[in-house]
Amino acid sequence: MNSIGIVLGRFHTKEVEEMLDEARAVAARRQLRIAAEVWVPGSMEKPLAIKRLLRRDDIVGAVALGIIERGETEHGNVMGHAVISSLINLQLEFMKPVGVGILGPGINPSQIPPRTRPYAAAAVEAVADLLASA
Ligand SMILES: Nc1c(NC[C@H](O)[C@H](O)[C@H](O)CO)[nH]c(=O)[nH]c1=O
Ligand SMILES: CC(=O)[C@@H](O)COP(=O)(O)O
Repeated sequence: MNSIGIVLGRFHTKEVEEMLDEARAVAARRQLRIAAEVWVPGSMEKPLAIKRLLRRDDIVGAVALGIIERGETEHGNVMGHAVISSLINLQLEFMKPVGVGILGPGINPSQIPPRTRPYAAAAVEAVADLLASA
C-alpha cells in the first residue's frame, strides 16, 4: 500500500480539520496509507514541511491542505502564488505527486464551507491518480 503525508495549515483550523476528515476518507477509498499528518502555522511553512516528507523513502506522495483568507492587502495573493509555485516545483524535484488543496487566496468566509471537502478530496484523488499512472 502506498504511503503519503499530509501537511495542514492552522489558519481556520476547524475548517481544515474538516478537510483532513475528507482527505482521510478519500485516502482509505483509494488505498493510500497516511504515514504523517503535519500541522504548520500557515501556508508559508507548507513547502518546507512537504519537502521534509518527500525526502522520506517511505512516502511516495504528499498533500497540502489549508486556507488563504481574504485580507486587506496583497499579502495573501503574493503568498498564494509563492507557495503553490513552490509546491509544484517540489513535485518536479522529487518526481512525487503533491496534491494542492489550498482554498483561496482571497477567499471570503462564506465561500469556505462548500469548498472544504471538494478541494481536499480533489487533492488526494490527484495524488492517487498520479501514483496509479506512474
Ligand atoms: N494569512 C494567512 C497565513 N499567514 C501566515 C503565513 O502562512 C505564515 O505562517 C507567517 O507568515 C509566518 O511565517 N497563512 C495561511 O495559511 N492563510 C492565511 O490566510
Ligand atoms: C491572507 C492574510 O495574510 C490575512 O490573514 C491578512 O492579510 P492582510 O494583512 O492583507 O489583511
